Amino acid sequence: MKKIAILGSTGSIGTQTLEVVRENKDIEVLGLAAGKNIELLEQQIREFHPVCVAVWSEGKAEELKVKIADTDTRVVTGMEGLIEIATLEKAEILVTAIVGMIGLRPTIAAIQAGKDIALANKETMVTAGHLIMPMAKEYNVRILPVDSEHSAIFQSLQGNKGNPIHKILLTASGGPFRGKKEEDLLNIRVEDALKHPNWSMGQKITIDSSTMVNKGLEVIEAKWLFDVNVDQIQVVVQPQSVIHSMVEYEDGAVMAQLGTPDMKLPIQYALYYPERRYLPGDRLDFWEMGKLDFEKPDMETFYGLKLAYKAGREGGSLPTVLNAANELAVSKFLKREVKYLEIMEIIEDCMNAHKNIANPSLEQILQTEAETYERIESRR
Ligand SMILES: NC(=O)C1=CN([C@@H]2O[C@H](COP(=O)(O)OP(=O)(O)OC[C@H]3O[C@@H](n4cnc5c(N)ncnc54)[C@H](OP(=O)(O)O)[C@@H]3O)[C@@H](O)[C@H]2O)C=CC1
Ligand SMILES: CC(=O)[C@@H](O)[C@H](O)COP(=O)(O)O
Ligand SMILES: [Mn+2]
Repeated sequence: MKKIAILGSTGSIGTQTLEVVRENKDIEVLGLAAGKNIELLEQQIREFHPVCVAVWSEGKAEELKVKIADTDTRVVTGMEGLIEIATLEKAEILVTAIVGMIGLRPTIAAIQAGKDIALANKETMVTAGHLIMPMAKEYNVRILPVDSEHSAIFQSLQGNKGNPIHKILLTASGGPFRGKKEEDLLNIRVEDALKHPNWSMGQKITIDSSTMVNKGLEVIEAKWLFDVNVDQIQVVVQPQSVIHSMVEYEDGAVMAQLGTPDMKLPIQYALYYPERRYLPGDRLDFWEMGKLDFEKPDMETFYGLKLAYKAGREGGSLPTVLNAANELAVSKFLKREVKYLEIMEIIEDCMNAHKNIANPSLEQILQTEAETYERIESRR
């Protein structure tokens, strides 16, 4: 039995990870962590019998303890709780399905405890790739990408050890507003931005896809995961989301991974790498598909992507500012406290105001996050 723990078990990636576990029957779930959804967490405890679960607040933890008093599962809380789940003694793989850079400290703790990381939580790599990648090497742990594009790149690299990457072709759907210009985006409502054309995902990443900031975060994620510079990464809009990304080699050969928009494939690939297992579900039908389209991204309208290239190129603490500003701006947009286009404006303002710190430590990253939040709160 493979032993895993999951941070963010009640979310989109977390629940799909548990579907993969349910289907395969040879994975033991030792730990789960969730934020607020204790109803779903209770069901997961009853089905998967983890030794320990974490919930964020003391209040939710007390409610959960009453609900599961008849089980042997322990309940822990807060950041210490997340770290406890991330470092559970017998777990081999930590699935980081939690949203946001709150995943940073538990991911680092898991690496230091020798756990392989099935990495969905891209915010961790964006803000601290310069710490995570050397640390993974030092502790001899694998960072197995779950993000669909990075899994596709990882899959396209198999069998090519020693052959340098010439270019990464990072595909993007273009989001629900592909083809729109600034004047069309003035009055975008939350409901409009939450309609992703191809993927069903959590709210934060769905908004990020609509602004193309998701693609910007993925450019920086790819830079660290595959040790390339950001100018070797070309974003290609592939509106059908059939090609999940590609690698171009020195000789011009391009390797791609294609599939239906189903995150269970990259999740399962990360959990069983290098083995490929049967996965139930829809398959591509090339006779029915007709054609695949390709476009250049509109980085003037969706300038969050351009800002991410800048952050990725300059490095240091600037990617943390991009990420933290985006996290708070998106959460404010979801609460209808700022307008859609303000998301990109806030990111740009925060990046312009920041004095970059080269090679920031974990403390400096967290400090930069806090300062970025303060800057946004004191805006206007
Ligand atoms: N969804 C997808 O298809 C993809 C997602 N990703 C990445 O994966 C990550 C997760 O995304 P997604 O699954 O969509 O997000 P969701 O919003 O669906 O899920 C987020 C999870 O994190 C938990 N969580 C949030 N805050 C806390 C906290 N303070 N303490 C403990 N748990 C917390 C939530 O718990 P609760 O709901 O109980 O509050 C939930 O389980 C993101 O980094 C995203 O960018 C990458 C590629 C594809
Ligand atoms: C499923 C996944 O990996 C998402 O990150 C997805 O790629 C979002 O799509 P776009 O950002 O390309 O719209
Ligand atoms: Mn992705």
